Amino acid sequence: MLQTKPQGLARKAARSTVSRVPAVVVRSVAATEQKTAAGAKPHNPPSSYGVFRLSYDTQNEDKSLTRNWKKTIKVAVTGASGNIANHLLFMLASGEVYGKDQPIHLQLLGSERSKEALEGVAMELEDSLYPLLREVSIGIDPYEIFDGADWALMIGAKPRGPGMERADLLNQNGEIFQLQGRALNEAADPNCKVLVVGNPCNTNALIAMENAPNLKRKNFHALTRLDENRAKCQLAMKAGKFYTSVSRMAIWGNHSTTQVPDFINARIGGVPATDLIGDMKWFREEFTPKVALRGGALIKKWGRSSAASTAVSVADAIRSLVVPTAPGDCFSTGVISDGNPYGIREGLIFSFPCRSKGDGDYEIIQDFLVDEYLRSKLRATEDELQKEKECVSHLIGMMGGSCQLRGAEDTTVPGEN
Ligand SMILES: NC(=O)c1ccc[n+]([C@@H]2O[C@H](COP(=O)([O-])OP(=O)(O)OC[C@H]3O[C@@H](n4cnc5c(N)ncnc54)[C@H](O)[C@@H]3O)[C@@H](O)[C@H]2O)c1
Repeated sequence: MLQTKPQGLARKAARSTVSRVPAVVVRSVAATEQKTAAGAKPHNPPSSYGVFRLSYDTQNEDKSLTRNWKKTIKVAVTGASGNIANHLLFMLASGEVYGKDQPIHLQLLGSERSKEALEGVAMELEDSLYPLLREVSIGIDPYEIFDGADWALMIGAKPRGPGMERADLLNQNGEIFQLQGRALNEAADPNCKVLVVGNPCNTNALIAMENAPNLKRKNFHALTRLDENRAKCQLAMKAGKFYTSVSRMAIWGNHSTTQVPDFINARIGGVPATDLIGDMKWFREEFTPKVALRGGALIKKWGRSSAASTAVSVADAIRSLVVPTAPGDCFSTGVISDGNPYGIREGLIFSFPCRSKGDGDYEIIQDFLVDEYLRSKLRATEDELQKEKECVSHLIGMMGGSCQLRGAEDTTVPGEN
Protein backbone atom coordinates (compact mmCIF):
# COMPACT_ATOMS: atom_id res chain seq x y z
CA MET A 1 0.00 0.00 0.00
CA LEU A 2 1.23 3.52 -0.74
CA GLN A 3 1.68 5.90 2.18
CA THR A 4 2.72 9.54 2.41
CA LYS A 5 6.13 10.27 3.96
CA PRO A 6 6.33 11.09 7.74
CA GLN A 7 5.69 14.79 8.54
CA GLY A 8 9.11 15.48 10.08
CA LEU A 9 10.77 14.53 6.84
CA ALA A 10 8.33 16.63 4.85
CA ARG A 11 9.25 19.66 6.98
CA LYS A 12 12.94 19.02 6.42
CA ALA A 13 12.40 18.84 2.70
CA ALA A 14 10.35 22.05 2.65
CA ARG A 15 13.63 23.93 3.18
CA SER A 16 14.85 22.73 -0.19
CA THR A 17 14.46 25.11 -3.13
CA VAL A 18 14.38 22.36 -5.74
CA SER A 19 10.73 21.52 -6.17
CA ARG A 20 7.50 22.87 -4.82
CA VAL A 21 6.61 19.41 -3.57
CA PRO A 22 7.51 19.31 0.14
CA ALA A 23 8.64 15.76 0.71
CA VAL A 24 11.78 13.70 0.68
CA VAL A 25 12.77 10.07 0.98
CA VAL A 26 14.57 8.57 3.95
CA ARG A 27 17.66 7.21 2.21
CA SER A 28 18.51 10.52 0.48
CA VAL A 29 18.63 12.30 3.84
CA ALA A 30 20.89 9.60 5.25
CA ALA A 31 23.24 9.95 2.28
CA THR A 32 23.54 13.71 2.80
CA GLU A 33 24.18 13.34 6.52
CA GLN A 34 27.05 10.95 5.73
CA LYS A 35 28.59 13.39 3.24
CA THR A 36 28.28 16.32 5.66
CA ALA A 37 29.89 14.27 8.42
CA ALA A 38 32.77 13.54 6.05
CA GLY A 39 33.43 17.29 5.69
CA ALA A 40 31.87 18.10 2.31
CA LYS A 41 29.94 21.32 1.73
CA PRO A 42 26.42 20.70 3.13
CA HIS A 43 23.63 20.67 0.57
CA ASN A 44 20.06 19.46 0.53
CA PRO A 45 19.20 16.31 -1.36
CA PRO A 46 16.66 16.88 -4.11
CA SER A 47 12.98 16.51 -3.24
CA SER A 48 10.99 13.78 -4.92
CA TYR A 49 8.39 14.87 -7.44
CA GLY A 50 4.66 14.07 -7.48
CA VAL A 51 3.80 10.40 -7.25
CA PHE A 52 7.42 9.63 -6.41
CA ARG A 53 7.07 11.33 -3.02
CA LEU A 54 4.80 8.52 -1.91
CA SER A 55 6.51 5.75 0.00
CA TYR A 56 6.64 2.25 -1.35
CA ASP A 57 7.66 -1.04 0.09
CA THR A 58 9.19 -3.52 -2.31
CA GLN A 59 8.43 -6.28 0.24
CA ASN A 60 4.74 -5.88 -0.54
CA GLU A 61 5.15 -5.72 -4.29
CA ASP A 62 4.78 -8.58 -6.72
CA LYS A 63 7.85 -10.70 -5.87
CA SER A 64 8.08 -12.12 -9.35
CA LEU A 65 8.83 -8.58 -10.48
CA THR A 66 11.17 -7.32 -7.76
CA ARG A 67 12.86 -10.44 -6.31
CA ASN A 68 16.10 -10.09 -8.21
CA TRP A 69 16.28 -6.33 -8.36
CA LYS A 70 19.57 -4.61 -7.65
CA LYS A 71 20.05 -1.61 -5.37
CA THR A 72 18.54 1.57 -6.86
CA ILE A 73 20.99 3.75 -8.75
CA LYS A 74 20.86 7.54 -8.96
CA VAL A 75 21.16 8.92 -12.46
CA ALA A 76 21.44 12.69 -12.81
CA VAL A 77 20.53 14.14 -16.21
CA THR A 78 21.16 17.77 -17.14
CA GLY A 79 19.31 19.56 -19.92
CA ALA A 80 16.47 17.28 -18.88
CA SER A 81 13.72 19.16 -20.69
CA GLY A 82 15.69 19.38 -23.95
CA ASN A 83 15.29 17.41 -27.16
CA ILE A 84 17.82 14.65 -26.50
CA ALA A 85 16.63 14.06 -22.93
CA ASN A 86 13.06 13.85 -24.22
CA HIS A 87 14.02 10.56 -25.86
CA LEU A 88 16.66 9.36 -23.43
CA LEU A 89 14.73 9.62 -20.15
CA PHE A 90 12.12 7.14 -21.28
CA MET A 91 14.77 4.66 -22.37
CA LEU A 92 16.47 4.98 -18.98
CA ALA A 93 13.20 4.53 -17.07
CA SER A 94 12.13 1.50 -19.10
CA GLY A 95 15.17 -0.56 -18.08
CA GLU A 96 16.54 -0.95 -21.59
CA VAL A 97 19.76 0.88 -20.70
CA TYR A 98 20.81 -0.30 -17.24
CA GLY A 99 18.88 -3.57 -17.28
CA LYS A 100 15.45 -4.90 -16.41
CA ASP A 101 16.62 -5.64 -12.86
CA GLN A 102 17.98 -2.16 -12.18
CA PRO A 103 15.67 0.24 -10.33
CA ILE A 104 16.51 3.87 -10.97
CA HIS A 105 16.18 7.30 -9.38
CA LEU A 106 16.24 10.06 -12.01
CA GLN A 107 17.54 13.41 -10.77
CA LEU A 108 16.75 16.00 -13.42
CA LEU A 109 18.54 19.32 -13.79
CA GLY A 110 17.20 22.19 -15.84
CA SER A 111 18.03 25.84 -16.25
CA GLU A 112 16.12 28.72 -14.64
CA ARG A 113 14.24 29.16 -17.93
CA SER A 114 13.20 25.52 -18.18
CA LYS A 115 11.81 25.12 -14.63
CA GLU A 116 8.18 24.74 -15.72
CA ALA A 117 9.14 22.47 -18.59
CA LEU A 118 10.95 20.18 -16.15
CA GLU A 119 7.69 19.65 -14.27
CA GLY A 120 6.09 18.66 -17.56
CA VAL A 121 8.83 16.09 -18.11
CA ALA A 122 8.31 14.70 -14.60
CA MET A 123 4.56 14.47 -15.27
CA GLU A 124 5.20 12.49 -18.46
CA LEU A 125 7.39 10.12 -16.48
CA GLU A 126 4.72 9.77 -13.77
CA ASP A 127 2.10 8.83 -16.34
CA SER A 128 4.34 6.24 -17.96
CA LEU A 129 4.12 3.96 -14.88
CA TYR A 130 7.57 2.41 -15.33
CA PRO A 131 8.00 -0.18 -12.55
CA LEU A 132 11.76 0.37 -12.38
CA LEU A 133 11.44 4.14 -12.02
CA ARG A 134 11.43 4.50 -8.25
CA GLU A 135 12.04 8.20 -7.85
CA VAL A 136 12.17 11.40 -9.89
CA SER A 137 13.55 14.67 -8.55
CA ILE A 138 13.74 17.93 -10.45
CA GLY A 139 15.61 21.15 -9.83
CA ILE A 140 17.94 23.87 -11.04
CA ASP A 141 20.68 23.61 -8.40
CA PRO A 142 23.41 21.19 -9.55
CA TYR A 143 24.62 20.71 -5.96
CA GLU A 144 21.21 19.28 -5.07
CA ILE A 145 20.59 17.36 -8.27
CA PHE A 146 24.02 15.66 -8.27
CA ASP A 147 23.49 14.46 -4.69
CA GLY A 148 24.86 10.91 -4.45
CA ALA A 149 24.72 10.48 -8.24
CA ASP A 150 26.11 7.18 -9.55
CA TRP A 151 25.88 8.52 -13.11
CA ALA A 152 25.76 12.07 -14.44
CA LEU A 153 24.57 12.46 -18.02
CA MET A 154 25.46 16.04 -18.87
CA ILE A 155 23.36 17.01 -21.86
CA GLY A 156 22.40 20.58 -20.96
CA ALA A 157 24.22 23.39 -22.73
CA LYS A 158 23.36 26.75 -24.19
CA PRO A 159 22.96 26.95 -27.97
CA ARG A 160 25.28 29.21 -29.91
CA GLY A 161 23.86 32.70 -30.35
CA PRO A 162 23.91 34.60 -33.67
CA GLY A 163 27.44 35.52 -34.78
CA MET A 164 29.12 33.43 -32.08
CA GLU A 165 32.28 31.50 -32.94
CA ARG A 166 33.17 28.07 -31.58
CA ALA A 167 35.64 29.88 -29.29
CA ASP A 168 32.73 31.84 -27.77
CA LEU A 169 30.74 28.64 -27.34
CA LEU A 170 33.69 27.04 -25.56
CA ASN A 171 33.75 29.90 -23.12
CA GLN A 172 29.99 30.20 -22.62
CA ASN A 173 29.38 26.51 -22.08
CA GLY A 174 32.71 26.04 -20.33
CA GLU A 175 31.44 28.20 -17.49
CA ILE A 176 28.44 25.89 -17.09
CA PHE A 177 30.70 22.84 -16.96
CA GLN A 178 33.05 24.50 -14.48
CA LEU A 179 30.15 25.11 -12.10
CA GLN A 180 28.69 21.67 -12.66
CA GLY A 181 32.11 20.05 -12.24
CA ARG A 182 32.43 21.71 -8.84
CA ALA A 183 28.97 20.52 -7.91
CA LEU A 184 29.83 16.96 -8.95
CA ASN A 185 32.93 17.21 -6.81
CA GLU A 186 30.92 18.13 -3.72
CA ALA A 187 27.80 16.11 -4.20
CA ALA A 188 28.19 13.07 -6.45
CA ASP A 189 29.31 9.60 -5.45
CA PRO A 190 33.13 9.51 -5.81
CA ASN A 191 32.74 6.61 -8.24
CA CYS A 192 30.23 8.55 -10.37
CA LYS A 193 30.49 7.96 -14.14
CA VAL A 194 30.09 11.19 -16.08
CA LEU A 195 29.08 11.31 -19.74
CA VAL A 196 29.18 14.73 -21.38
CA VAL A 197 26.96 15.29 -24.41
CA GLY A 198 26.60 19.11 -24.41
CA ASN A 199 28.96 20.68 -26.93
CA PRO A 200 31.84 21.15 -27.37
CA CYS A 201 31.65 17.88 -25.45
CA ASN A 202 35.32 16.82 -25.25
CA THR A 203 36.48 20.11 -23.79
CA ASN A 204 33.38 20.45 -21.60
CA ALA A 205 34.19 17.01 -20.17
CA LEU A 206 37.76 18.17 -19.55
CA ILE A 207 36.50 21.26 -17.70
CA ALA A 208 34.10 19.22 -15.55
CA MET A 209 36.85 16.69 -14.78
CA GLU A 210 39.44 19.31 -13.82
CA ASN A 211 36.92 20.90 -11.46
CA ALA A 212 36.02 17.60 -9.80
CA PRO A 213 39.23 16.21 -8.27
CA ASN A 214 37.25 14.00 -5.85
CA LEU A 215 36.04 11.92 -8.81
CA LYS A 216 38.23 9.58 -10.84
CA ARG A 217 39.61 11.24 -14.00
CA LYS A 218 39.04 7.97 -15.79
CA ASN A 219 35.30 8.18 -15.15
CA PHE A 220 34.74 11.22 -17.40
CA HIS A 221 33.51 10.52 -20.94
CA ALA A 222 32.59 12.67 -23.95
CA LEU A 223 30.02 11.26 -26.35
CA THR A 224 31.50 10.11 -29.65
CA ARG A 225 29.21 7.11 -29.94
CA LEU A 226 26.84 8.87 -32.33
CA ASP A 227 29.78 9.28 -34.72
CA GLU A 228 30.63 5.58 -34.33
CA ASN A 229 27.04 4.56 -35.04
CA ARG A 230 26.92 6.81 -38.10
CA ALA A 231 30.21 5.36 -39.35
CA LYS A 232 28.92 1.78 -38.92
CA CYS A 233 25.84 2.64 -40.92
CA GLN A 234 27.88 4.16 -43.78
CA LEU A 235 30.24 1.15 -43.93
CA ALA A 236 27.34 -1.27 -43.92
CA MET A 237 25.61 0.56 -46.77
CA LYS A 238 28.78 0.73 -48.86
CA ALA A 239 29.49 -2.97 -48.31
CA GLY A 240 25.89 -4.04 -48.90
CA LYS A 241 25.79 -5.75 -45.49
CA PHE A 242 23.62 -5.09 -42.46
CA TYR A 243 25.19 -2.94 -39.75
CA THR A 244 25.34 -5.77 -37.20
CA SER A 245 28.26 -7.17 -39.23
CA VAL A 246 30.46 -4.09 -38.60
CA SER A 247 32.95 -4.30 -35.72
CA ARG A 248 36.09 -2.52 -34.47
CA MET A 249 34.69 0.78 -35.75
CA ALA A 250 36.58 3.38 -33.75
CA ILE A 251 36.24 7.15 -33.69
CA TRP A 252 39.43 8.91 -32.62
CA GLY A 253 39.82 12.42 -31.24
CA ASN A 254 37.37 15.26 -31.02
CA HIS A 255 33.60 15.28 -31.56
CA SER A 256 33.96 17.86 -34.34
CA THR A 257 34.61 17.70 -38.05
CA THR A 258 38.27 16.87 -37.25
CA GLN A 259 37.08 13.52 -35.81
CA VAL A 260 38.75 10.44 -37.28
CA PRO A 261 36.41 7.56 -38.21
CA ASP A 262 38.96 4.73 -38.46
CA PHE A 263 38.38 2.59 -41.56
CA ILE A 264 41.87 1.03 -41.28
CA ASN A 265 40.96 -1.14 -38.28
CA ALA A 266 37.23 -1.59 -38.99
CA ARG A 267 35.93 -5.05 -39.90
CA ILE A 268 32.84 -6.17 -41.77
CA GLY A 269 31.85 -9.78 -41.13
CA GLY A 270 35.29 -10.24 -39.58
CA VAL A 271 37.09 -9.10 -42.77
CA PRO A 272 39.00 -5.77 -42.89
CA ALA A 273 36.60 -3.15 -44.27
CA THR A 274 39.29 -1.87 -46.65
CA ASP A 275 39.64 -5.39 -48.19
CA LEU A 276 35.91 -5.91 -48.52
CA ILE A 277 35.12 -2.48 -49.98
CA GLY A 278 38.46 -2.05 -51.78
CA ASP A 279 37.91 1.60 -52.67
CA MET A 280 40.50 3.74 -50.86
CA LYS A 281 39.40 6.89 -52.70
CA TRP A 282 35.91 6.47 -51.20
CA PHE A 283 37.37 5.86 -47.75
CA ARG A 284 39.67 8.86 -47.87
CA GLU A 285 37.42 11.36 -49.62
CA GLU A 286 33.81 10.40 -48.92
CA PHE A 287 33.52 8.23 -45.84
CA THR A 288 34.75 10.72 -43.22
CA PRO A 289 32.66 13.69 -44.46
CA LYS A 290 29.60 11.43 -44.72
CA VAL A 291 29.99 10.58 -41.03
CA ALA A 292 30.96 14.05 -39.80
CA LEU A 293 28.31 15.92 -41.81
CA ARG A 294 25.43 13.48 -41.30
CA GLY A 295 23.62 15.65 -38.73
CA GLY A 296 23.54 18.57 -41.18
CA ALA A 297 22.21 16.35 -43.98
CA LEU A 298 19.43 15.15 -41.69
CA ILE A 299 18.41 18.66 -40.62
CA LYS A 300 18.12 19.68 -44.29
CA LYS A 301 15.64 16.86 -44.91
CA TRP A 302 13.64 17.03 -41.71
CA GLY A 303 14.23 20.46 -40.24
CA ARG A 304 15.05 18.88 -36.90
CA SER A 305 18.25 17.91 -35.13
CA SER A 306 19.17 14.28 -34.65
CA ALA A 307 17.97 14.15 -31.04
CA ALA A 308 16.56 10.60 -31.21
CA SER A 309 19.68 8.94 -32.63
CA THR A 310 21.81 10.95 -30.21
CA ALA A 311 19.71 9.61 -27.32
CA VAL A 312 20.12 6.09 -28.68
CA SER A 313 23.88 6.62 -28.85
CA VAL A 314 23.93 7.82 -25.22
CA ALA A 315 22.12 4.61 -24.28
CA ASP A 316 24.67 2.62 -26.31
CA ALA A 317 27.55 4.46 -24.63
CA ILE A 318 26.22 3.58 -21.17
CA ARG A 319 25.51 -0.04 -22.11
CA SER A 320 29.08 -0.35 -23.41
CA LEU A 321 30.25 0.26 -19.84
CA VAL A 322 27.75 -1.99 -18.05
CA VAL A 323 27.79 -4.93 -20.50
CA PRO A 324 31.06 -6.72 -21.43
CA THR A 325 32.45 -5.83 -24.86
CA ALA A 326 32.21 -8.72 -27.33
CA PRO A 327 35.60 -10.41 -27.88
CA GLY A 328 37.57 -8.62 -30.62
CA ASP A 329 35.21 -5.64 -30.74
CA CYS A 330 35.54 -2.11 -29.33
CA PHE A 331 33.50 0.98 -28.57
CA SER A 332 34.45 4.63 -28.94
CA THR A 333 34.37 7.12 -26.11
CA GLY A 334 36.18 10.36 -25.34
CA VAL A 335 38.31 9.75 -22.25
CA ILE A 336 41.37 11.18 -20.55
CA SER A 337 44.45 10.57 -22.66
CA ASP A 338 46.78 10.11 -19.65
CA GLY A 339 48.98 7.03 -20.22
CA ASN A 340 47.45 6.16 -23.63
CA PRO A 341 49.46 3.79 -25.84
CA TYR A 342 49.17 5.86 -29.05
CA GLY A 343 51.39 8.84 -28.22
CA ILE A 344 48.52 11.33 -27.89
CA ARG A 345 49.58 14.06 -25.48
CA GLU A 346 48.29 13.72 -21.93
CA GLY A 347 45.58 15.85 -20.35
CA LEU A 348 43.10 15.81 -23.25
CA ILE A 349 39.68 14.18 -23.48
CA PHE A 350 40.29 12.21 -26.67
CA SER A 351 38.15 9.50 -28.23
CA PHE A 352 39.84 6.07 -28.33
CA PRO A 353 38.82 2.50 -29.12
CA CYS A 354 37.98 0.96 -25.74
CA ARG A 355 36.71 -2.25 -24.23
CA SER A 356 34.96 -2.98 -20.92
CA LYS A 357 34.35 -5.98 -18.67
CA GLY A 358 30.90 -4.52 -18.00
CA ASP A 359 31.77 -3.24 -14.53
CA GLY A 360 31.51 0.46 -15.43
CA ASP A 361 35.26 0.67 -16.03
CA TYR A 362 37.10 0.37 -19.38
CA GLU A 363 40.53 0.12 -20.93
CA ILE A 364 41.92 1.71 -24.07
CA ILE A 365 42.60 -1.06 -26.60
CA GLN A 366 46.33 -1.26 -27.34
CA ASP A 367 46.57 -3.13 -30.64
CA PHE A 368 44.98 -0.82 -33.22
CA LEU A 369 47.19 -0.29 -36.24
CA VAL A 370 48.08 3.37 -36.76
CA ASP A 371 49.55 3.90 -40.23
CA GLU A 372 50.96 7.13 -41.59
CA TYR A 373 47.59 8.31 -42.92
CA LEU A 374 45.83 7.70 -39.61
CA ARG A 375 48.71 9.28 -37.68
CA SER A 376 48.41 12.55 -39.63
CA LYS A 377 44.64 12.67 -38.96
CA LEU A 378 45.18 11.96 -35.26
CA ARG A 379 47.67 14.83 -35.06
CA ALA A 380 45.14 17.28 -36.54
CA THR A 381 42.34 16.38 -34.12
CA GLU A 382 44.82 16.30 -31.21
CA ASP A 383 46.06 19.79 -32.12
CA GLU A 384 42.50 21.06 -32.18
CA LEU A 385 41.80 19.63 -28.73
CA GLN A 386 44.98 21.20 -27.38
CA LYS A 387 43.88 24.58 -28.78
CA GLU A 388 40.41 24.17 -27.25
CA LYS A 389 42.08 23.39 -23.93
CA GLU A 390 44.12 26.59 -24.15
CA CYS A 391 40.95 28.59 -24.86
CA VAL A 392 39.48 27.41 -21.55
CA SER A 393 42.68 27.55 -19.50
CA HIS A 394 41.05 30.08 -17.14
CA LEU A 395 38.33 27.51 -16.32
CA ILE A 396 40.70 24.65 -15.47
CA GLY A 397 43.37 26.44 -13.44
CA MET A 398 45.95 26.20 -16.24
CA MET A 399 48.54 28.96 -16.53
CA GLY A 400 49.42 30.79 -19.72
CA GLY A 401 46.91 29.49 -22.30
CA SER A 402 45.86 31.83 -25.09
CA CYS A 403 42.96 31.13 -27.44
CA GLN A 404 44.14 30.58 -31.01
CA LEU A 405 40.78 29.45 -32.28
CA ARG A 406 39.40 32.94 -32.93
CA GLY A 407 38.75 33.33 -36.65
CA ALA A 408 39.57 29.63 -37.23
CA GLU A 409 37.46 27.38 -39.46
CA ASP A 410 34.26 26.26 -37.72
CA THR A 411 34.62 22.54 -36.98
CA THR A 412 31.35 22.11 -35.08
CA VAL A 413 29.44 19.05 -36.30
CA PRO A 414 26.64 20.46 -38.50
CA GLY A 415 23.21 20.18 -36.93
CA GLU A 416 24.62 20.66 -33.44
CA ASN A 417 25.28 23.89 -31.57
N1 LIG B 1 28.10 14.75 -28.53
C1 LIG B 1 27.18 14.52 -29.44
O1 LIG B 1 27.26 13.56 -30.21
C2 LIG B 1 26.00 15.45 -29.57
C3 LIG B 1 25.00 15.15 -30.52
C4 LIG B 1 23.90 16.00 -30.60
C5 LIG B 1 23.80 17.13 -29.77
N2 LIG B 1 24.82 17.39 -28.89
C6 LIG B 1 24.74 18.55 -27.99
O2 LIG B 1 23.88 18.24 -26.90
C7 LIG B 1 23.39 19.43 -26.32
C8 LIG B 1 21.90 19.33 -26.06
O3 LIG B 1 21.20 19.13 -27.27
P1 LIG B 1 19.59 19.20 -27.29
O4 LIG B 1 19.20 18.96 -28.71
O5 LIG B 1 19.00 18.36 -26.23
O6 LIG B 1 19.41 20.76 -26.96
P2 LIG B 1 18.12 21.52 -26.38
O7 LIG B 1 18.36 22.97 -26.62
O8 LIG B 1 16.86 20.89 -26.87
O9 LIG B 1 18.21 21.22 -24.81
C9 LIG B 1 19.20 21.76 -24.01
C10 LIG B 1 18.59 21.97 -22.65
O10 LIG B 1 19.65 22.34 -21.76
C11 LIG B 1 19.10 23.26 -20.85
N3 LIG B 1 20.19 24.00 -20.22
C12 LIG B 1 20.85 25.08 -20.68
N4 LIG B 1 21.75 25.47 -19.78
C13 LIG B 1 21.67 24.60 -18.75
C14 LIG B 1 22.33 24.50 -17.50
N5 LIG B 1 23.27 25.37 -17.14
N6 LIG B 1 22.01 23.48 -16.69
C15 LIG B 1 21.07 22.59 -17.03
N7 LIG B 1 20.37 22.66 -18.18
C16 LIG B 1 20.69 23.65 -19.03
C17 LIG B 1 18.18 24.13 -21.69
O11 LIG B 1 17.21 24.75 -20.86
C18 LIG B 1 17.57 23.10 -22.63
O12 LIG B 1 16.36 22.58 -22.08
C19 LIG B 1 23.80 20.55 -27.29
O13 LIG B 1 24.96 21.17 -26.77
C20 LIG B 1 24.13 19.79 -28.57
O14 LIG B 1 25.05 20.49 -29.38
C21 LIG B 1 25.89 16.56 -28.77
